[in-house]
Amino acid sequence: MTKSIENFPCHIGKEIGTGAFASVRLCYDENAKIYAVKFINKKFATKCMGSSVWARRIASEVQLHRLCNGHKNIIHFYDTAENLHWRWVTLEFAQGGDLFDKIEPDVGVDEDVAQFYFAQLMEGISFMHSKGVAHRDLKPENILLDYNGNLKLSDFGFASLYAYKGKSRLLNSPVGSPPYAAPEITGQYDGAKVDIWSCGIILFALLSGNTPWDEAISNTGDYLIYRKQGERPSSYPWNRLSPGAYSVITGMLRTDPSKRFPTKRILQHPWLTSNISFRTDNGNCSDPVALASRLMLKLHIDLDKPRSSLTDSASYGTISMTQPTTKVSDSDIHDHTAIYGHLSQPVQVNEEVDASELMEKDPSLSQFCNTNGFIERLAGKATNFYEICPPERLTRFYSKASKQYIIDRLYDALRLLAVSLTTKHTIGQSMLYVKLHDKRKCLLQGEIALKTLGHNLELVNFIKSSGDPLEWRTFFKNVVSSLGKPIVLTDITS
Ligand SMILES: Nc1ncnc2c1ncn2[C@@H]1O[C@H](COP(=O)(O)OP(=O)(O)OP(=O)(O)O)[C@@H](O)[C@H]1O
Repeated sequence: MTKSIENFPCHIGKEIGTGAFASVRLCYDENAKIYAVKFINKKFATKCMGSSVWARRIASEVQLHRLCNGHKNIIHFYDTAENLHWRWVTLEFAQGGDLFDKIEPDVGVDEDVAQFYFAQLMEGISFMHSKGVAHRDLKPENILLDYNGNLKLSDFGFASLYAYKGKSRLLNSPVGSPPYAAPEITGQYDGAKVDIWSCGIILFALLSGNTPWDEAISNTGDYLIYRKQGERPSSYPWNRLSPGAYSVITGMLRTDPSKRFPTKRILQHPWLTSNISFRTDNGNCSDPVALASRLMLKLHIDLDKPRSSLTDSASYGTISMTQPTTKVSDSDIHDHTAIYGHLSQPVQVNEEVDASELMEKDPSLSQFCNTNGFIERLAGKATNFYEICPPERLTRFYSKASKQYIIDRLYDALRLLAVSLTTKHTIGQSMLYVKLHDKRKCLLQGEIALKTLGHNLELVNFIKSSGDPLEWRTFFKNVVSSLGKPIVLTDITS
């Protein structure tokens, strides 16, 4: 079942992501070619940003994204158009979903997987910089994967042209997400150098499942310790890094931008020029199924362990975003359905599904699974990355408890986390809209959707609408650990 809107040439399918001002939908043309289309509700964007600001922002996003077309590690921009109510941007569909949705918080990925993804990240960035474009908002939310597990940079919303026809200029708007933003961002800065800094933080996050500090903007906390140690830290978790990774990361995280490694030096670093697993000669993924399996095998939630203190990892605080924040009221945020509902498909109620067949094929179950070899069994049948690492978030679980019982327990868990919450019930589906600040004091929001699948089976889906995917997963883990085994199915046979 698809919907159409005036002048939009494709069929509109399900929502695959949301941004502060967008609903990203799966769309397909008459030749069945699939695209990801970012729909912006013009009235809503104008209300939040003012008409001239948002018009300038979208014009710049589109122009700079188009300029960066033609690299395998950058989402391809196809087209943009509008009608009276909507502006849309048609993009290549990243079928492997968000990279950081597949990374275990505080654990990270194996070193060879980090090398593979970091090389692709640097190649994408190096291409952008060769066009004179700085991304300025490099963070996990903007790193997607294609159907073969290759990295794709997305979201040119804060990109800026810093070099043109051999002339370069300094930039001066303080954009970016605090844990990933370079220290010089509050003054005048070189756009390429702030991207290098953010890539250094991303590499650290790939290897350790966490960022090194809340923000490098002020000399506080972990960043102060880093500075005091002469930017050569030897304490945990730095001492867990291999010498090669340590050398690359600390070279990229030099506070003085003039001492920071340039892109060329990073790409020629022995840590990246030695043989990289999973990589073909042209830099693509050589074995998507093996790569997907390696990522999935690192994801694990142990429901037998006593849960950790919930309030440590998520608490309300004053939000300190450097990204120019736009005042959006709670009702605006929560009423995504009212804003983007015109694009929506009717919810399917009580589809009679074969529960065990569905769960046998769902990789998300493996994170709780007591059955050995779940991922190996899927890998045996898979030919593509996305059959093991699906585009949908892995932050979901199945339950055989009644919907009302799950909602009551969710309320208990969310109260302990001091999470602000509103609910909405439609036919066949209940939504709990949540909003909290993560441990880095960045805003995290989304919805917990409960859908009855039939055969007394509920699918409970944690769908992030904004915030860091690692922090969203931490939030998900805290909630499911609190719910525990009576509610969360851990096995296809249970
Ligand atoms: N090309 C794509 N293929 C698949 N999923 C995508 C694609 N583009 C975006 N998404 C999904 O939609 C989400 C939001 O997209 P995006 O970050 O571009 O929106 P935005 O409105 O610019 O967000 P922001 O709130 O950061 O301004 C992404 O995190 C991702 O999950």
